[in-house]
Amino acid sequence: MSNHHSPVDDHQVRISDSPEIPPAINDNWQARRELADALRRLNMAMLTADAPTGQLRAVAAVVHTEAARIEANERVYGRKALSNLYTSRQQQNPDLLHEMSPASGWSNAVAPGMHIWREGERVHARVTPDWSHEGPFGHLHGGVIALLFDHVLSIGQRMVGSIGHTGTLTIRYHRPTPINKPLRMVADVKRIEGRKKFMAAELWADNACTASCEGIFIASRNALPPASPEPDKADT
Ligand SMILES: CCCCCCCCCCCCCCCC(=O)SCCNC(=O)CCNC(=O)[C@H](O)C(C)(C)COP(=O)(O)OP(=O)(O)OC[C@H]1O[C@@H](n2cnc3c(N)ncnc32)[C@H](O)[C@@H]1OP(=O)(O)O
Repeated sequence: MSNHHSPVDDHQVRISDSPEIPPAINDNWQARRELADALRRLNMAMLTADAPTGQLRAVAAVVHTEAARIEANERVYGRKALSNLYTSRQQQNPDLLHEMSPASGWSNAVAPGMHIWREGERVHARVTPDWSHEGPFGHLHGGVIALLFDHVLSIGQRMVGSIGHTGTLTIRYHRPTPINKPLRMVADVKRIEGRKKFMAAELWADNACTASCEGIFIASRNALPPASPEPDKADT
């Protein structure tokens, strides 16, 4: 059995207690969210517009030029490196997971813009996937559903201590999930056995549960015991 994982460094992962997305911590991160929104809009336009070939090539050239402008800055790869950079500059760290995650990142254009918050012993999430997430005609891709479940369950672990790796996800797709309308998710911890957390979640559209998921998450051998105090209060 391997023990190749570095000590769990999830102390900065917080679960919001508000259903509202918090404002960006500063103007730079606000601008990142705005750029991510613009990129999502561009992607949606490209996927849904019967645009002429020349127009598409012209826009691609402009986007490449603008990307090169941003690439010319100092590059920092990954949340950990970015966090270290802010720390070395004695700057405030944004909530990097929720800004950059591929599932919930407000500043990550590939993320469907999910928000997760805690109410009591459950975590809730809200997300509105769109045409860029289409699987079956007019419905949500099953792999995107798996991403949403993995993320909401991963964050939900924080209610009872550290975040562990996803070991197993078991998803039942009850009926097709619509796109372009707000979806709701709810997740909770069913039980803990040693390093394993058994979690469950549901995905709802209107009044129908379209998919449900059970997940087993394995804490690192170096993780804090599950009975550790309220994480967001103890660690932040
Ligand atoms: C994430 C980490 C922290 C980082 C904090 C950073 C910030 C937080 C960001 C969060 C952001 C979101 C993150 C999304 C969550 C991912 O997406 S994680 C990425 C997807 N998952 C992976 O890549 C995991 C790949 N697999 C592995 O690394 C290893 O197999 C595992 C799962 C860590 C287990 O390895 P291990 O610790 O050596 O486990 P091992 O000692 O063999 O077994 C321990 C127990 O677990 C059971 N078990 C082992 N594997 C499995 C399995 N796959 N299924 C069920 N049970 C299993 C064993 O049977 C055993 O049970 P008991 O005998 O104790 O009853």
